[in-house]
Amino acid sequence: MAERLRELTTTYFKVWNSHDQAGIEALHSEKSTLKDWNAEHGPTRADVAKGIAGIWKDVPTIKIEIVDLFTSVTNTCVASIRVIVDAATTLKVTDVIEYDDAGLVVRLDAYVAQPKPKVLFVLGGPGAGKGTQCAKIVEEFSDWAHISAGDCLRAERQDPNSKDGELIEQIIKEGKIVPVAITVKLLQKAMVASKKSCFLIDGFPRNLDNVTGWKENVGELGAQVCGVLYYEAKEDELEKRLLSRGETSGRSDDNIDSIRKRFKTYISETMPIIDEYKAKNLVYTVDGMPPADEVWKVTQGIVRQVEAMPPM
Ligand SMILES: Nc1ncnc2c1ncn2[C@@H]1O[C@H](COP(=O)(O)OP(=O)(O)OP(=O)(O)O)[C@@H](O)[C@H]1O
Ligand SMILES: Nc1ccn([C@H]2C[C@H](O)[C@@H](COP(=O)(O)O)O2)c(=O)n1
Repeated sequence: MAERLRELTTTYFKVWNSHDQAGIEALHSEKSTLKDWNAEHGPTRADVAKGIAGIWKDVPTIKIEIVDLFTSVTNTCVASIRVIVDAATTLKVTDVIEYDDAGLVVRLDAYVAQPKPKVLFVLGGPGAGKGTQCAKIVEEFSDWAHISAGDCLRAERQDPNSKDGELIEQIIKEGKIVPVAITVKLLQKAMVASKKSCFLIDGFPRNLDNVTGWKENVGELGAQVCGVLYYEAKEDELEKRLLSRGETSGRSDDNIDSIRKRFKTYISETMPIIDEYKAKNLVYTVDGMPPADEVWKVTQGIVRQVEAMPPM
């Protein structure tokens, strides 16, 4: 049975690649359906063949390569295939093909694998310029969204209906880190709302709890973490920047007491996380001390590098 299903499926894609409408019709049962991510065809084999011929007409270069075939004791074959649309576009697709006893296709459902969103975590001491550089990135690179964990938490704190508002306020003033169960939900909501394919997750993961929460809620299936964009700068410079920002920011943690507490938390909880990523060779270190426009020159190059990484 398994061998027969493999042969039938191999023949099916051979005919498919010859763009032969009558040939493909002959391989379907009189009552037959085809469903892909764009359209549904059926209930007859003539409808299905017409639908497939429409694809060939729209994309004359289209071809299919079999990656793997999976069979069981049933009449169904699962085909992992590559749909080569043109020189620039290849789709990873899974076809579930059900045959009748005569070996004709009665149902074919095709599922396309969406590439995972790319993520760059953005870390650095408080005031290192993470927000400033992220704003420049999204201005220059249209696929990217800037999602700041701190901004998400501040927005949640402002929401009078939030049950977490008071806790967030207390923790932020103390320069501590909010439990990840709160933060990761806000990040995921913002990612979905942005409709972008690449994300700068700014100010995250800031401690071990953040790392664990990301793995449990987003994980390797939910995103391709391409690395950590890390802005390095000296504490006395950062203190100056934050005090200056505090004159206009209205942030309840841009005062000398909160700033010092934030530094402590940064050294004790965030630095070890950065070191872990460094050990995995996943950190892009940027000198954050020069003027913002100079820092930007380095930042741009890194984003280009990440954009060029093959999607997974
Ligand atoms: N390279 C730079 N040189 C001097 N000042 C800078 C530089 N980059 C940013 N700043 C200024 O420093 C302050 C902090 O910058 P920014 O808000 O981007 O830091 P951040 O890392 O996002 O801070 P936080 O973690 O506290 O949110 C801002 O007032 C910003 O204008
Ligand atoms: N992962 C995070 C990010 C931020 N916070 C809290 C604590 C920070 O001091 C504050 C401000 O963040 P920033 O805007 O400076 O990145 O928000 C957190 O608890 N967890």
